Amino acid sequence: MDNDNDFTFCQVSSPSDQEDHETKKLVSDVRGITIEDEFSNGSNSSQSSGFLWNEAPKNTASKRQDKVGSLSFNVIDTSSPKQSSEQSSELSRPVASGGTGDSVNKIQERTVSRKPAPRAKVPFEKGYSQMDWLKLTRTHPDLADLKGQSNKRLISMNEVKQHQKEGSMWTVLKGRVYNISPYMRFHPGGVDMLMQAVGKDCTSLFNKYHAWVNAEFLLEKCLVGTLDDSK
Ligand code: HEM
Repeated sequence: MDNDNDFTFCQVSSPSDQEDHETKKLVSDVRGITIEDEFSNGSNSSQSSGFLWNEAPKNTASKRQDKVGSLSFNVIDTSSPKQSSEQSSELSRPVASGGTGDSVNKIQERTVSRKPAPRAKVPFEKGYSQMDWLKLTRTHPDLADLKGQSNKRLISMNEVKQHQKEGSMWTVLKGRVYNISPYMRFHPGGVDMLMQAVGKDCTSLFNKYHAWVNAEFLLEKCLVGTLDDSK
């Protein structure tokens, strides 16, 4: 979940004439390119927020592969004159300034069109951040409330339905049964939202709001068993 340490280091030598030329050409070619993601097409928050890394929508951008010197990359060009002004003015900021080469100096204001998806995150109570949750999962001896039972057993949907009380609120997510009771107050989307998952299979709701969330990791210690879907 935290990729702070995910860096790759490489040795950078002083640029040769050819590399310098490549860099300038790249900079000049990049002009007119607008960075675009799926949010810019999302009118419905609940639909667009669940697909963070989907391809750019077909109707907003033309996509081509390009090559500058030894670098090849995908270009999504949304600089067509049809683009709505509302979209392009929203998050305007200069992309680059300064520099020594002619083409670098010519770069002035560039527009990055990005419409953030509205988020329904709830501010967490003191002591209920995701960090606090992680600490709790590492220190609490029995978050799932297994009381010595195995978390490898098969559990019927009928049994899941019976666990809807404080301390023992079960849900099914991607075929696994979790006791989400201890996670309730830690849920960034709020208690009310998570309550909708209690006693049922919440996989589609979960995917609707945040398919990218790693629940397997977050709820690892809340695992009660595996859904028995044979009945
Ligand atoms: C059952 C396991 C679930 C886990 C582990 C979980 C976890 C999370 C996490 C980590 C976030 C923050 C996401 C982010 O920052 O990108 C979040 C946000 C949210 N969750 Fe859940 N969630 C669960 C179920 C649900 C369900 C069933 C619903 C809806 C009924 C829901 C609705 C939301 C909403 C509305 C937000 C805030 C909006 C957003 O971050 O995009 N969650 N949840």
